[in-house]
Amino acid sequence: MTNSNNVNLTVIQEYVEFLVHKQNVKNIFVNGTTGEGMSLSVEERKTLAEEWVKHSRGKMHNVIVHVGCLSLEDSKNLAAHAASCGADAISAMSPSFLKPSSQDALVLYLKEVAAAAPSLPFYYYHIPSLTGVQYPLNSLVGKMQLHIPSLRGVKFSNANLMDFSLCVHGYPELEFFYGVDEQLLGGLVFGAHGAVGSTYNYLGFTTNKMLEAFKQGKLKDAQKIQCKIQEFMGFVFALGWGLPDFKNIMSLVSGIDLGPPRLPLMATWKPEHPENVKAELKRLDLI
Ligand SMILES: CC(=O)N[C@H](C=O)[C@@H](O)[C@H](O)[C@H](O)CO
Ligand SMILES: CC(=O)C(=O)O
Repeated sequence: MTNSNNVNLTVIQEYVEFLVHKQNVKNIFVNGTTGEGMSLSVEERKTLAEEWVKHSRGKMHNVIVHVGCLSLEDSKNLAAHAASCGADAISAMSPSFLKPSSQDALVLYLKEVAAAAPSLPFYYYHIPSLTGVQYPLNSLVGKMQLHIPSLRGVKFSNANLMDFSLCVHGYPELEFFYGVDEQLLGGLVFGAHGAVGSTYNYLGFTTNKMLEAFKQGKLKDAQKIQCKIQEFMGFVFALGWGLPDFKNIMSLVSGIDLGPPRLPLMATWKPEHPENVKAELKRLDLI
């Protein structure tokens, strides 16, 4: 965002460079939670999708565009647009104000969204803490699979590792990306195929080291790294911080001014916080 609260397209190119070269992050999930997708207009979301696709070309592997909205028509419109602008995949969460009447109703809804971009892989975005839609994923996935031919997997942002494990092992042909960054290692143990989360914007490099350690069977090393990340998140949570303040951390670490969040979110940083955050990141050897 700019300081006058418009989407700031001018920093995207620099941000792609930062993610690829400094964080070793080569896939991006656009217009999701961290990007405040639900607080943007449909037009703004389309422009962002286009810009991320343009600037990521040849640099990133995948641009996944989140197209979930409260309105089915808006979601279909965004899905078709994502396909036309060259995105690699789409994702949608459940509507969260008038919530689905049943699992079947949710599947019918998602089926229409996915069908608006039938050539693109579709990932369901499971984030019950924000949508309030709590269906156990392992039963929902079975239903989605019957009705959504382009279903390729799920971004699973929930701490319930039993549900996660039942999905990974129940549907081996699908991909499950874990979305609770502070316990990603738990997700990996249960077979996560990847991770999507807010902290990879500034802890991507460190998290990639954990992924590598896990891959090599060095569990103790992986635990050490995860624990450092947890210590940092514990510091952040103790301050009562959430998304608006995470954005400040992203700006601080990247050196790119990502701006304030859009209302109704507001950051709570005080003048001493940038130095405190930097000191904590340094103490934990995270920057
Ligand atoms: C609720 C929420 O925002 N979840 C994010 C991903 O989906 C995570 O990346 C968290 O921001 C992160 O794990 C910190 O709690
Ligand atoms: C955090 C995350 O994965 C998102 O921004 O949707």
